[in-house]
Amino acid sequence: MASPQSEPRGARALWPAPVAAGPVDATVRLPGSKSVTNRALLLAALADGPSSIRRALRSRDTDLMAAALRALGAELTPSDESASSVDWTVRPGPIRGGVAIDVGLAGTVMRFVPPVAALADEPVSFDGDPAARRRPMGPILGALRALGAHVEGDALPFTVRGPITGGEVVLDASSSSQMVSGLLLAGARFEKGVTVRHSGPPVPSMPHIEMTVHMLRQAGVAVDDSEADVWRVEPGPIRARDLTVEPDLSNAAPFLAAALVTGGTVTVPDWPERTTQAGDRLRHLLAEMGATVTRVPGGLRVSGSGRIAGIEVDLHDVSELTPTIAALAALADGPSRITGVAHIRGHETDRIAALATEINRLGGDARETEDGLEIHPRPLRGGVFRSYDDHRMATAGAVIGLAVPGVQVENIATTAKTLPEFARMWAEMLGEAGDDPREDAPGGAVTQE
Ligand SMILES: O=C(O)C1=C[C@@H](OP(=O)(O)O)[C@@H](O)[C@H](O)C1
Ligand SMILES: C=C(OP(=O)(O)O)C(=O)O
Repeated sequence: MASPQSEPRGARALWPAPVAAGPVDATVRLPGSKSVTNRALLLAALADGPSSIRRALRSRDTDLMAAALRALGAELTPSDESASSVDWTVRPGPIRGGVAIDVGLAGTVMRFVPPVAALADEPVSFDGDPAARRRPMGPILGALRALGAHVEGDALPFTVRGPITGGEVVLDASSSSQMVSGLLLAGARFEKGVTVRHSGPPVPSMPHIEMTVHMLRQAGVAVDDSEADVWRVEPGPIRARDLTVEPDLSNAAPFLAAALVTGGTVTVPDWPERTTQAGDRLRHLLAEMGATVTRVPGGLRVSGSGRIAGIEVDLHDVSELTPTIAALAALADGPSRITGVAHIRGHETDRIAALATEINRLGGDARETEDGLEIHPRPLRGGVFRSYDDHRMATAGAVIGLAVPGVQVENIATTAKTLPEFARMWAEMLGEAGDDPREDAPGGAVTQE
């Protein structure tokens, strides 16, 4: 993976977004969830024995997590591996410091790994991409300090040194649910466990905290979440596991959106019956925007009618879906209003500003509000769609490009953050690169129907 200081060659390259020649009709098999993979790797590195993590996502964010855990003393061995999927065996080791960790632009690495580093006696230094230095870190670093760790810095770059004792802490997690998840994930290994109390405006992305609690319980950790905005993790062992990672439902978003934009059909196999993934909300969101959404044996099928309805929606809980929903809104036949996502100004980029700027650059009418966007559909024209090194901005540009000739997405390679095979899979969905013979391959695969 590229180091943050050296930008990959061709990073500013423009990718001509393919226009759909007709309705898409494809089955899109997505690699594993970023959020599940990075939690599973971290819990395995802290567990009481070796774990197997199957069908884990292989991407920049998960490679960074794997590298961080190795640096801290765990042994991670890949077995079966394809471009975007891997089976890991993880053997925990004593957590050691004296190392430097690159978080890239990964929220899950910058917020989940420092509490693990606080178990080490030697200092661990953290840094990342230039854009990562702008992402909020203060609340979790303050919490680590209050729980006994030595922390220098309030944002990237910073240094953490243990040993941490744990106990009770109050923090404001309104800038990111990851502030809470990070403390809970390592909390069972703190001498006193951890009680996290949130105080401030509502915590966003709650399904992601539910995912954390669910995965901790699956690993035998006692978690009490019975009181709103308070989470208690008892100290104790984290059980080693054999776990298969669900497909990434947030990465399904642009592919399913293509069904709406083209009036076609996209099926995603292995859509879980029950899940804590935020992307599961797509079933309702896309239906509200005019799609027919059906569960088919083992999967989810979304069909578009050729028209997209505008939407009024609060995306506070599922904010990572905002770029795709905004792209659809720009192509809809009525106005849309997205609310509840003020905190995505602190995601990979200020997503509210970026979406408004890029939609308007193509001739659209998108207005920033304090906590979201108002989008009035207008005929769009081709032009450059800047991605700001943000994978979901890049895929939003691809969605618009399906219907608008001449859209050029800057740095499509940034999709490697969570889906390195995006451009190939997109072309295959559109029938541009032929059928993929590896339908059963563990990574991303697309079959034309
Ligand atoms: O815990 C996680 O895996 C995530 C939590 C959310 O972060 P925020 O709470 O900062 O939105 C989400 O947007 C991000 O993509 C992944
Ligand atoms: C917000 C996101 O990522 P991160 O895990 O870096 O916060 C995202 O993937 O949309």
